[in-house]
Amino acid sequence: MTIPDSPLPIPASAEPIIDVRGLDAWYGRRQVLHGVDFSVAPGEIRVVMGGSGSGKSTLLRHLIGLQKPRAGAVRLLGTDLARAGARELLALRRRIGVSFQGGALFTSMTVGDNVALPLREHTRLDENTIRIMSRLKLEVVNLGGFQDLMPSQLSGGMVKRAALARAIVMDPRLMFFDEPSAGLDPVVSAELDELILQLRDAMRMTIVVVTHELESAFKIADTITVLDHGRVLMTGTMAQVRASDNERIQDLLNRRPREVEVDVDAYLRRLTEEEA
Ligand SMILES: Nc1ncnc2c1ncn2[C@@H]1O[C@H](COP(=O)(O)OP(=O)(O)OP(=O)(O)O)[C@@H](O)[C@H]1O
Repeated sequence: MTIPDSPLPIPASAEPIIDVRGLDAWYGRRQVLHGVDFSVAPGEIRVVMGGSGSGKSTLLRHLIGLQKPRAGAVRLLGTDLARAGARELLALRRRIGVSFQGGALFTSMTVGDNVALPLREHTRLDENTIRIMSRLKLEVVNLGGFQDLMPSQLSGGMVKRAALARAIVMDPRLMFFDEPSAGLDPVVSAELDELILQLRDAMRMTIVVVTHELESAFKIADTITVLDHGRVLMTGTMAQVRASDNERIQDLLNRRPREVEVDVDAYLRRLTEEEA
């Protein structure tokens, strides 16, 4: 079953925050996304799930404009990425927050200066306002008062939260998270889930999360898109995904491993194709 559009009850007047149509992506001669439709409504938390290599990161890179589609269109906040000029793209980037796996802090700066960085780079606000805004965002992620510490003085979970404070310091309307719980213990990971829910509720953000963590996905997602071999298998609510009779989806939910590729020739051929 494929439900390309959001299954949530959305007012007809609400323009999707993200609208992807027929997205194809290739690496060399190998196609890794096949006609992906992906549309996210204002205020929605969408989780993207799929096995390793299913195309989640590739989709994310197209959504934030790091890769250009071979075919299809990506519209964010009403802007068609392929048609936007440099200024329009810059304005758009300021309205988007990204929290990537490796999104570490700069170790030579205090936590407060790390959080303030986007404001110093992209705005002309005075230093006092910048300091107040950074501290407020540190409070949002439960790190109020930590602004003068160095990143090395924080735990792994605190570093993640500080990086999140930096990602939201410009009040983005749209946030992307890539594997937010990776490498975190279950308690810290659950705290981060809570934070993601708070961001949506308190700051009215629209949020896309790529994750392998089923527990986290079921806790935070309004809707889930399941990718498999570069295709959308389904977009639905948690209940719809759970009730799906698609074998691949059930494998994913029950953590059943996919058949291991044993055709060495095909594997080597693919590698050479990728290099070509
Ligand atoms: N830079 C690249 N060059 C060539 N092939 C790539 C590149 N990046 C990804 N691929 C291939 O594209 C396919 C999709 O990869 P992608 O990283 O988007 O999947 P994923 O679902 O994010 O995987 P994972 O969960 O393991 O991170 C995979 O087969 C991968 O090997």
